[in-house]
Amino acid sequence: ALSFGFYSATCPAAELIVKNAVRSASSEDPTVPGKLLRLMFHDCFVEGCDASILLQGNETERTDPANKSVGGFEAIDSAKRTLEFFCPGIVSCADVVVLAARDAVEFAGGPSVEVPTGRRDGRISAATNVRPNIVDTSFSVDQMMSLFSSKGLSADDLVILSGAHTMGTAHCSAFSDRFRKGPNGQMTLIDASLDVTYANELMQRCFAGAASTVVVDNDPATANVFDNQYYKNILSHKGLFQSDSVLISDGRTRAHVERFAKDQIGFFENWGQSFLKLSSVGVKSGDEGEIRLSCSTNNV
Ligand code: HEM
Ligand SMILES: [Ca+2]
Ligand SMILES: [Ca+2]
Repeated sequence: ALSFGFYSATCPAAELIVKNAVRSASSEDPTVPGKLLRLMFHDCFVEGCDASILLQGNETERTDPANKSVGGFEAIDSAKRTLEFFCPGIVSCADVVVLAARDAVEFAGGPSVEVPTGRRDGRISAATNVRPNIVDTSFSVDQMMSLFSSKGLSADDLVILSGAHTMGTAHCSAFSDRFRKGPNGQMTLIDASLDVTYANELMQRCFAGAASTVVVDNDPATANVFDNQYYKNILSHKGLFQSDSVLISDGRTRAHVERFAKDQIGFFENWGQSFLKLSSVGVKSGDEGEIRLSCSTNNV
């Protein structure tokens, strides 16, 4: 089982070392916090929060198209390097991923959440595990709820954790299903649930010849701030992904969206609880797994 301050005797500076690494990476590059938060989500949903997403090699999770735009690896590696210097072989990469996401939210102005530690690193990372476990933007509320429920997360958790889209960016391909491309490349809006002015801005950024590296802010209003703006956006039909917009068309989720749009403190409190649940999905502890020496490879 996990516990608060798991490293207090073996590596008392562990959490501080991660926080410093996140702070310095994020102040150099404001896209880092969003990347770290998504990295954790994609780790925890596949094989549990076990750093399986960090393993490199043929056919690992990282090679799956759904993980193509996942980032934040350098910040994790930098934290791990310092940890290995001060407390070699003690702190798991799985804990670093969770702590870094926690710190990223705090760095961006969100709530600070106390998280238990003691996760062990997994030895399995298979690209084929990614698709069945990661939500696609085309999912209905039902489909999202059933995937979340298979991880022990409720409909409330779905709405609350989706609030993560209050920061970070997305590639044009992530929402191009809301538009149709004409024969000469011009785009038309086909998704009537999207605000027309907002849709026009998106089309301008993601014009037909736009580079595949072009990104759009998930939250057009407060892009780098962790706040409750996400819920206001979807209520005003400015949810970037179809999977964001559908949260207001379903009675089971809409009430929460309305509440959090008006109540940032309530959102922050609930975020803490849902984040804790996410951070304990499928964790390995005790003598399961291992403590990797390098986050990108299993120990030999
Ligand atoms: C519920 C269904 C969800 C769907 C369908 C979804 C889908 C996506 C997609 C398509 C992107 C854009 C990736 C890109 O093109 O670069 C994205 C970005 C992001 N997602 Fe989600 N997501 C979901 C839930 C979550 C959750 C639960 C979290 C975290 C708790 C999260 C955190 C993020 C963050 C922070 C970004 C920005 C990443 C960056 O800036 O690089 N998402 N999401
Ligand atoms: Ca994992
Ligand atoms: Ca925001």
